[in-house]
Amino acid sequence: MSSQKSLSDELGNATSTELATVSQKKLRPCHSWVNGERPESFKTETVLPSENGFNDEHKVIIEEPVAAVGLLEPILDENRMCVEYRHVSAYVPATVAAGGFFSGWELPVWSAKAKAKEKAKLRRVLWDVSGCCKPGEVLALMGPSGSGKTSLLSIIGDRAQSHMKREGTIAFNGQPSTKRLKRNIGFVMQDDLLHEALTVWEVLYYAAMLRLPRTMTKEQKMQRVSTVIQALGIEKCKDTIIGGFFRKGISGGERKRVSIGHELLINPSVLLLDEPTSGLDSTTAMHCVEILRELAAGGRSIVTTIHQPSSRLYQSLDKLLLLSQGHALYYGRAQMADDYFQKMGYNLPYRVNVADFILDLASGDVSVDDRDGESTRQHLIAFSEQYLRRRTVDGYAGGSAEDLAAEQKQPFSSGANFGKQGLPNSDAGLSEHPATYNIKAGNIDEHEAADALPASSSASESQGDSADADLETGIAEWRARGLPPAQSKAQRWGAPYHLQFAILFTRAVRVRRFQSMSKQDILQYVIVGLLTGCFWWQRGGHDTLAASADTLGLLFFELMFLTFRSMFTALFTFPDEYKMLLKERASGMYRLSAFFFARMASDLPMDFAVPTIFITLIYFMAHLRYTAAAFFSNFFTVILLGLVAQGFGLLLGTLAMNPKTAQTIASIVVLAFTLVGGYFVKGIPVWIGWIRYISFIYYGFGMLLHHEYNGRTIYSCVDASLAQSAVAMSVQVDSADPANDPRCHPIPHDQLQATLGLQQSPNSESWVAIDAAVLVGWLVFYRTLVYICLRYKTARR
Ligand SMILES: Nc1ncnc2c1ncn2[C@@H]1O[C@H](COP(=O)(O)OP(=O)(O)OP(=O)(O)O)[C@@H](O)[C@H]1O
Repeated sequence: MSSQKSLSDELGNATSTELATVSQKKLRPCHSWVNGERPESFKTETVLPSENGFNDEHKVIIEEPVAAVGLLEPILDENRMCVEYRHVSAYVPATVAAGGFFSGWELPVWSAKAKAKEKAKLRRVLWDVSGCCKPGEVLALMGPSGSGKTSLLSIIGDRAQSHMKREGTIAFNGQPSTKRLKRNIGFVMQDDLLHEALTVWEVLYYAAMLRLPRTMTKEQKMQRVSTVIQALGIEKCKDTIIGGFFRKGISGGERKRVSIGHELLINPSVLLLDEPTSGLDSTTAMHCVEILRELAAGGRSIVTTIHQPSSRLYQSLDKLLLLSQGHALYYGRAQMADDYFQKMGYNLPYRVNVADFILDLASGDVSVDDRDGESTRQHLIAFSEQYLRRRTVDGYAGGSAEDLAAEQKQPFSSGANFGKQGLPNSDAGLSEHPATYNIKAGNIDEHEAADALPASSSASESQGDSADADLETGIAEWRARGLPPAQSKAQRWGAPYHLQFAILFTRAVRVRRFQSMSKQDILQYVIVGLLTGCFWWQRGGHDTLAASADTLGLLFFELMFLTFRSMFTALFTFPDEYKMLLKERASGMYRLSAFFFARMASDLPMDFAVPTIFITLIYFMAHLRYTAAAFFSNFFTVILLGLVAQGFGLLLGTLAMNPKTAQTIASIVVLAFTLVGGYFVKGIPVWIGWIRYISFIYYGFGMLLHHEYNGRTIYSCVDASLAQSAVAMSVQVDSADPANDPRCHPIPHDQLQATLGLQQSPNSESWVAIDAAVLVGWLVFYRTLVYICLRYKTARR
């Protein structure tokens, strides 16, 4: 405390810009946890440069208490991991925007010509970037917007989108990433993907139940949740919902901390964070970085992107990779960056924050003498790439300007390992790196991984880089360790299958606590049901042909309303949840099938309960056939059809993964299905009439007709005075008691279909059995296809 006070006293007279030029050196060793001792506090030595008017020797020590995050146990020595990214290049489509009509579906390219065409369309966004992050280090990726920070981070975490082509090597203790390893890597995304309707506690609780190993008891898992909540200082909002655009919940900073907590639950050895400080005020951002430093001190390797750090935040960074349009402009200790650029002739201007200065350099905004900003940037890239290629472990390590220049000019002996130079304006096609291992899109299977980069990767890399061996410190030791011991296959997933299902089911129900069974939904069904009941008031009870014509309309409307509603609601299900699904699948939280069945099951109460209100209302108000068998048959038919339509909606939504596209397709298809469903068009031309057989509405309508009219006697009632001048149907009159009305005569059962103009016979038992079987078939078929699509779409990440 006293030291903090002295700092403010000392700096009390300095301007904010002067404060910004303060440089700090950390006294705290990175590996303080390695010795098994948790430090009580961090000490930071601050040196004020002479330009500020202070004495050169003037030093201030800031002592900060260790954050509560120290409650998380340090990473066991055997589980620590050194993350290496070597010669990483990335390419994205240059012209076509990501996504499309059916996003995520790509046809394989076989012909050489097509491949060449594909390459030509790519834009290079990362240029042969190398570096590493050892346990205990926080590596910050900095650079102007669009410089490739997120791309590099997502490649390291194996989360890059499938259409991003990648090259290079990502190694953890010298080994490639595997699915198992990925489960132990924490990845905090730029947009905090959290369930908006869940509270902070619920988000972390469900994640803990799914992600933590089954060897832990439920109490231990809940204890971990409490620890993380406490460690991140979010106790006061633990019962507040996350919230979103329409429903305000926790603040942005708290949201970010929940996202970090979500990953901290598994106590990861490697933590990757995309802009954890963006949108936070400088004090909260500083606190966030302090937490990261503390986590690193527990033996974790932490890589984080930082957008525009304040001067104070910059001073607290350990290691820095500065990117400029995908090129490494600087790599090394953050506090030595200004020294590096100074040696190259770019002095930090007086009263300018180092972070701002180097970002200006990376943006091409610093002109020196006759060199404009862009030429400066190109010059720096050319120099840095040549220099940094031999310093891929610790980066810039100081030295005189002459040493730097001499080293940069040295011919690079292990060229085989580097392929193209990666200098500015090199061609944007896919370069070949003979000795590098190509990162595959998607996961590397554990067995494949063993073949892909066993001894060969790390060994050949080290061999290739032998010229640099003396420049690399401590890396061989990490490579020699290999991956942490494997868990048994049964323990691959945190929770066993049935628990995954149960947890996901409960979560899915809670996630929709503000949507499903909402008052508006119920109100909508009740109002439409009441209106319908009024319009068709008691019409179904009349056994006349005239009333039956109306009843047919009611049955069709009943079916259409619920079908449309189920289908259009389902269109949004997976597109809305897709990102979350990808994120959670990438972390290996659960099996896809457990998610799928839980999601389907969680819909069932909604699928049954609300339509029940509607069906019951219209059934009795309109006086449809008053027998228990007819009522329940009608009820289950409509529910079954709703489920089929829902499956169809899910399928379209999953195929397109874009509700707008899915809606457009759904409207066209359902319109066609409706028209041929058996009510509107009777005499469809044969050449297009087959469509009715793929219309689930046709089968559903057939079943409803059967339940309503099977075995029932319908009377044709004709007023004799009108019959001579008009066609039969138009002169049908209603009768309250057609059986005893002389104007009415019964229609033979075998003529009912023709008389009512139906496409299926309501009295045929075989028809209804076929209809039911076909609907069940569609139900299974659509859902199976949905599952396959989901599997395909989530496996490609
Ligand atoms: N999946 C993708 N499809 C198309 N272009 C992409 C894709 N991912 C990245 N890019 C492009 O790659 C470049 C680097 O993007 P990236 O998101 O990595 O930058 P960044 O440094 O993280 O930017 P910011 O700080 O604004 O988040 C950008 O020009 C971006 O348009």
